[in-house]
Amino acid sequence: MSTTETLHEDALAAINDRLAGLKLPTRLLTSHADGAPYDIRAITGKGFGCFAINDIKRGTRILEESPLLSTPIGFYFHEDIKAEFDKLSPTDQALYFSLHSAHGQNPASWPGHVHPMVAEKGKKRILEQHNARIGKKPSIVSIFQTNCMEKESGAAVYVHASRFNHACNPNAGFQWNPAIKKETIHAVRDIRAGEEITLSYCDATQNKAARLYQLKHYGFVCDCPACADDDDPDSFAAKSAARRYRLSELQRELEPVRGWALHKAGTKDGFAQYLLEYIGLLIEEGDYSGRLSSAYLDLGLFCESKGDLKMAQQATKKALKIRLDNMGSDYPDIKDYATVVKRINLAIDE
Ligand SMILES: C[S@@+](CC[C@H](N)C(=O)[O-])C[C@H]1O[C@@H](n2cnc3c(N)ncnc32)[C@H](O)[C@@H]1O
Repeated sequence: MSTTETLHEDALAAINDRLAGLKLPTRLLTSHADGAPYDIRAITGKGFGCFAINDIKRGTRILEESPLLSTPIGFYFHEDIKAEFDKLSPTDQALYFSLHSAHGQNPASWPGHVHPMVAEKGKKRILEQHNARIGKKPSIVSIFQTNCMEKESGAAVYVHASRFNHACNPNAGFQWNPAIKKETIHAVRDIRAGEEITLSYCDATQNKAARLYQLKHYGFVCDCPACADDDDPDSFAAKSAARRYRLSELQRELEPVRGWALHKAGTKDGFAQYLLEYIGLLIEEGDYSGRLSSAYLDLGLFCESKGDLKMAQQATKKALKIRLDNMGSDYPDIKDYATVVKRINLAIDE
């Protein structure tokens, strides 16, 4: 039996003890019984994590879930979360406190002062979050910080979605879907049975030092394949670092002529070649996320504007497929992607 499996038994027993008598719904520990394709296990040094029960194909919706607690304000304070917490039933309050908390961090590893130019409101927020991180016990704020995901203008925590651990090259992606008012998680690569399902908590295109800093408030140092062994030039991490460097260069270069500014793409020499290089690097990195679908869409629209309809068709079909895989068919902008594909197909048929 692996360390993971042994810990699983002990950890489930510990959680059951902690929650005993609360008559909690079994949804916390037996999500796979509800049809979810993963189970929750304890992992040395990571708390709990979610593992695929069977092989999961790219594009599978792993989860869709309503928030346990949400605040409509992105720039939230303790009082905003506390007001929502007070509205929860005792069972849901217990579920909230069963989520992981990254408190108890070493105060010396965080700046002790707030810059005098920071406005009063900002200062208050920084101090609240700082105190939650270095506090001795889990608090409403420390749990929210450790588990929240962006949601329209605000943020929310979830019984299930908040159990997924981080990797800088994740095999799944999360997204708030405003059409169904739920958080969704989709496999962005094929995932093998037994593999941990991971999400990225930070901007994956950043370099390792920036990612380390972003992840610091979660209280861990990432050792995923994109971070570990980067001193070895043959490692995935070293190759990934080079790719991410080039990706960020290309991103800077192309940003002023992409998306809403795509009509200016013709002013950029070699636009299509740069975008193809960008797409190739994302694929090598295994990053089949929204970045890849929007890059294919921009390439398709650019080719359409230049009259290269065959290339436009190939690129926009790929964009639609990747977008569907990441977001699901009920995501609002899927119909916009589908409209572009249809328009190009019709133009080819004429
Ligand atoms: C949103 S929770 C994820 C679920 C959590 N592991 C649990 O037990 O409920 C975030 C916390 O999980 C842990 N974590 C997530 N990803 C990790 C990783 N790659 N390595 C180590 N710890 C990780 C950290 O303690 C982090 O603060």
